[in-house]
Amino acid sequence: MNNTEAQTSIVQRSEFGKRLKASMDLYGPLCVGIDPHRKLLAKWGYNVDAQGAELFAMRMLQAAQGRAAAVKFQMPMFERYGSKGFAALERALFAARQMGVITIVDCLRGGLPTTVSALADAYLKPDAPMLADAITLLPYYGFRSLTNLVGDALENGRGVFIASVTSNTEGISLQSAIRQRGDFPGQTVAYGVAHAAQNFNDGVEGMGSVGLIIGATIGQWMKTSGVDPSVFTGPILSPGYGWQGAEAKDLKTVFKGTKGNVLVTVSRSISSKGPEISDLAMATESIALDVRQALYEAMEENDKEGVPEPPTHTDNDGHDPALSAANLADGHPPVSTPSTPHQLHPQQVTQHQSYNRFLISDPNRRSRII
Ligand SMILES: O=C(O)c1cc(=O)[nH]c(=O)n1[C@@H]1O[C@H](COP(=O)(O)O)[C@@H](O)[C@H]1O
Repeated sequence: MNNTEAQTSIVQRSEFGKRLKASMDLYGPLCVGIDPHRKLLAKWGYNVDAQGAELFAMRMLQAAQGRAAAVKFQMPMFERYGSKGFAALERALFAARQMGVITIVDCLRGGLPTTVSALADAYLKPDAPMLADAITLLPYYGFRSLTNLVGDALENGRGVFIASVTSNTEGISLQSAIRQRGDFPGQTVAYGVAHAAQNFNDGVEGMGSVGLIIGATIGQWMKTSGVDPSVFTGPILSPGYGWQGAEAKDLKTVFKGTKGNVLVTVSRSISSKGPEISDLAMATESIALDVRQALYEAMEENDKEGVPEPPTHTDNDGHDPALSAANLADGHPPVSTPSTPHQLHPQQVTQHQSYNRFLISDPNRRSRII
């Protein structure tokens, strides 16, 4: 662990994860994506401009409040309107804070450490103009380029989601590439990202605050990616359900054995039902139920089988990226893997049980989240 990580206390590192987990326990594992597509603005009868995007965002927020654990704003779809777009996003974030809704700004940014650190002033520090609970980041300048920014997020009780295995199939060609040098030689790019993110979550009781992005669409590539979501203890933001083609069965496959830390983000499958708030609310509730059930079954699946399957994939070089995840070149044990594979870490058991209890104790779940 480097200086920045060491300086950030466990309490600070826990804060965003705790808040998000509490919200997921209450409302289920759905994040409503607020993506003001131009086509949708026109369909909803709004002008295709910053004001239209803001009105769209406010409606989506109302539909999400009390029905989903969080919302995610698609920043480029505000940024396209310049300063007016930024102002619209600022107001929408302010409204979300007033409504007590957890916010993620999907800015998907990366860069050199000094440059990217400026994002903390924009989104993460208490007086940030676009204060959000978390932002999304790209690690392709190297994970260490993000370290100071992640430290800033944690010091301020905020979180980040770092792209690991994205929902577009093209992404896997880069993300499954084998690292030639640096921290995890011989491992996939996606694996290195997941491991580095997990370092920030180690030692945190419950769900950590440094999350990953893992697409729900990538079932067939999961082993190639070298990432095992079931041993990751931060939040996992998963796009791809619905509009991009992923279904409940994909959530069950990709997130088999996870312990209540997967947050499925859905945008167009909800917003396409607008503009009436009652229709948006109904779509949100119905999708919330479906993803909750699928993720519950994904957890159950692991209960039946005890452990994630041992990896079997071998790539063209005879290298087994998934297997090598358990034999790290840097000499560390695999991230948060229980010491005996058949036992869950006590904290994982607690997370699992609380999630389980909520689902089981509430047979009439639909009424619970209305
Ligand atoms: O960063 C993201 O949120 C993201 C990562 C990824 O791998 N795939 C992906 O679709 N997303 C975003 O997730 C949202 C998915 O929207 P829908 O496909 O409409 O549900 C969009 O805002 C995407 O930009």
